[in-house]
Amino acid sequence: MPVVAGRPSAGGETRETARRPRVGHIDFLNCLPLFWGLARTGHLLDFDLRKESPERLSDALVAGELDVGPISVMEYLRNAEDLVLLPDIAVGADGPVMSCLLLSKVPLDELDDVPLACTTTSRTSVRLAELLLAESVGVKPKYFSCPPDLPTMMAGAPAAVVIGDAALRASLLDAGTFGFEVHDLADMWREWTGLPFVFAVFAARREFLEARPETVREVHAGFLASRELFLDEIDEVCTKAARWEDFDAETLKRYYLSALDFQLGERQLAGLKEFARRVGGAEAGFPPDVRIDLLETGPSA
Ligand SMILES: C=C(O[C@@H]1C=C(C(=O)O)C=C[C@H]1O)C(=O)O
Repeated sequence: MPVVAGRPSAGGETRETARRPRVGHIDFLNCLPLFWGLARTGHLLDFDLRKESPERLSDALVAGELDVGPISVMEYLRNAEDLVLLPDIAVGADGPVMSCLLLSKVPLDELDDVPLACTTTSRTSVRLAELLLAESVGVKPKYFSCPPDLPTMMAGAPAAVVIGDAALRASLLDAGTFGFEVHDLADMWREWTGLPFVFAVFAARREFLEARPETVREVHAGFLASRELFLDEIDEVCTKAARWEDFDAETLKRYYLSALDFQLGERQLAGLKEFARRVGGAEAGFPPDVRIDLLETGPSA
């Protein structure tokens, strides 16, 4: 895999280049571990942090309105030429993820040619659902986009793809009321391929890395340190977060420790490449063997 080494900028920093890096933060519970520790380590002061839903952050990174941040994997793959992946950090799962779900009132093999509501917040889970339904189940529903409001989604279709906190609420609180089956997309992928699935990666814009290599390393180190602090203090974080959420502390802890996988190592990269291989092509906007550049973090990282 090609590795991009950030080069120190020649001539030192100008006033223009010394601005804070513009960093994205997904406005879902899934990213809490990566941001919990930023205030404590001081990194929060160094970032111009923008908190939004994943599809808006993906668009902002692609448009150059952000310098570094999480990006939905489909958008990363489409724009891989302009982006460099941060290693060791991602939002994925090696088994059930709990929050990227296909909800269906009928068995999956009855979904051929029927409407299926796809949340507007997702670019990757909706593509994964389409892939699994076409190639593993053998059906082609009529997909349409819909804001992530469960009653609206399920009023217009017998099935829906939902992600994030809305998906947690759907499966943990609403499944009985609406009477749907819950299919976990990461679990289906794992059953089908034997690999973990990566939903979002963290990337830096290539031009920003070239101009500010040390800043990108600091942002990367900040996320890793934040995740460490989160793990050290997980009981406290889950208890505090549960005061404001629909889920109890135990459920949140299970979500963070047993469902979500925040690593991007060899296995996760193999899952990412396998997804690219299966969905890549002219329609996807990237080749199946799309080139993936990973930031080189050096021997001390
Ligand atoms: C695990 C999740 O991963 C996400 C899924 C995404 C997608 O499907 O496009 C994008 C970003 C992540 O928030 C989740 O949202 O629950």
